Amino acid sequence: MKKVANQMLVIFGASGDLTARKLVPALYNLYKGEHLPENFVVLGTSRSDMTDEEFRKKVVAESSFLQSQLKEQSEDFVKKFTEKLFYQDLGKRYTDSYDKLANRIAYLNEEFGTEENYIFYLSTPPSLYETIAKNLCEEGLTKEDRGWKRIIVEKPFGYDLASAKALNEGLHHYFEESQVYRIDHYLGKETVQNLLVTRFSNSIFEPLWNRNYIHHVEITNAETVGVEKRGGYYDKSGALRDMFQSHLLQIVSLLVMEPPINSNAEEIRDEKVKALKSLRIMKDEDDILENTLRGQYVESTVSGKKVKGYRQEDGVDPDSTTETYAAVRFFVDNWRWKGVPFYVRTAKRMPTKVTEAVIHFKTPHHQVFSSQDVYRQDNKLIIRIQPDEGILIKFGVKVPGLGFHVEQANMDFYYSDLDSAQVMDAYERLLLDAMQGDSTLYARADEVEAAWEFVDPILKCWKESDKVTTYGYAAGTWGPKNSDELIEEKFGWRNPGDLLTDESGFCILS
Ligand SMILES: NC(=O)C1=CN([C@@H]2O[C@H](COP(=O)(O)OP(=O)(O)OC[C@H]3O[C@@H](n4cnc5c(N)ncnc54)[C@H](OP(=O)(O)O)[C@@H]3O)[C@@H](O)[C@H]2O)C=CC1
Ligand SMILES: O=C1O[C@H](COP(=O)(O)O)[C@@H](O)[C@H](O)[C@H]1O
Repeated sequence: MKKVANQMLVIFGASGDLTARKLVPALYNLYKGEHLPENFVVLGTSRSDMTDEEFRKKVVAESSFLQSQLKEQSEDFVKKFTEKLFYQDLGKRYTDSYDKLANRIAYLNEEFGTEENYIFYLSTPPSLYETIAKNLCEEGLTKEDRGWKRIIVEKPFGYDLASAKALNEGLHHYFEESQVYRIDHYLGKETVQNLLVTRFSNSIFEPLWNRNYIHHVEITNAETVGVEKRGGYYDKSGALRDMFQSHLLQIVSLLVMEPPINSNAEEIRDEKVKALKSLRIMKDEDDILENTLRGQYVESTVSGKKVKGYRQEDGVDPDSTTETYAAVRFFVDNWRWKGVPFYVRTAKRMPTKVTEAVIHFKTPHHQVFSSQDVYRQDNKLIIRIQPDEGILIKFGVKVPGLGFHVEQANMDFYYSDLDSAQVMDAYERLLLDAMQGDSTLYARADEVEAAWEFVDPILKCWKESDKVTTYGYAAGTWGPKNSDELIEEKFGWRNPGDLLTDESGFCILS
């Protein structure tokens, strides 16, 4: 493992949800795993007025994980960690002078020996990102003459292509691209990274990874939760911006990309950009109507409990047409993928939480065993991103007995079966990478723009066309009734929960 230099992490928006629920617990785990450098300080900042001690108490109180650690580890251990946390208020606005903040950074740097190595983590509303970068620059906090300076930017990175470009341009006034780390927490997931390893370290998969052998690719991201406390944000965003443009297109790029020449950040990201640029952009309304579907959950009863409809959620416009379900069919215009349809869907309030990518292989050219239900028998490689992280291969086997009846069996790998399986939380991994200056798992400017370029026409059409419908679906179901119309009829979407009862390998033979 690379050595982690002494440094300070300055979090903007430190009084918010993400800091308490994700960032501080991730830092705690890094501390527990002895990954933090000897001299390390976290300085939280936001408009709220708090002392260091109040900030420490707040983040512990708001993190159920840290609460559990108080019992599991000991109060002393948790206290030792929280002693690394400090807080400085920014005054009334993020646009005010940063004198006080700069002085505090200088003081902590001197006191704790962080060698002027600073990471600025922007966890505020995105409208403030550029202002914060500007203020940091004006205070001389972006100069790398003594110690390095990095900036981590939270999602959403832009609202559309134009705003993403403007934000990139804005940040580049104050930071070099090599200093900017655009976070996408899906890239921090072990199984998302494993997509690269599965493809490029196995000679059994890569030769088949193309239009000659793959019939179609399906990606599902389903959540059981609704919009929770983020109705205000979500209603302006919707599923396509919230999940598809970022996390799901990242997964697509890893599935589609050509082999990089090595595992360096720039080599991998160059290939991902090429992959994203090869997605066929939908040009007109007809194309978009035919290849996309949007839905919104409505009130229902799930496991005996009444669940609100989206329009009844706090912060949501009661007449909102914002989608909580988005499905897109598209093609990739390059040598490898020509003609292979990709089906990607994401939704809230589904029957189960699952993210998986399914590679459906073609039916053998010649059917020797005539009785098989050929479509259900096609080989599938199922990459379970979460939960039950692992890989499942479905292949045909002879049913014992007379004749040649074929059924599907499973070859199943679970990460949890590995002795060394200690799956790091995504934020933990990504924070550690940024601390080490490794940007492989962060999105580059051109990567984010290429993703927006694909999504932009869909968003525009969804907003402007009076032919676009938002279909309702009962909370706790697999989406609008017509969602199977998007995917080739004989296949339908693979709804993982259902498969447990009707397609679980040998079980259904009895
Ligand atoms: N929470 C999550 O699970 C996820 C969050 N994100 C992103 O992380 C960032 C932070 O999210 P989250 O912590 O949930 O947000 P919160 O609303 O909980 O916190 C926002 C923070 O920004 C500060 N802030 C400054 N100016 C404003 C303003 N004008 N309006 C509102 N808040 C302001 C707030 O503190 P103060 O008022 O004291 O200045 C607060 O510390 C956002 O960009 C979000 O999209 C991304 C993925 C998941
Ligand atoms: O970025 C986001 O991701 C979460 C889902 O993350 P996961 O790691 O639990 O799959 C989603 O709920 C949220 O709306 C979105 O902003």
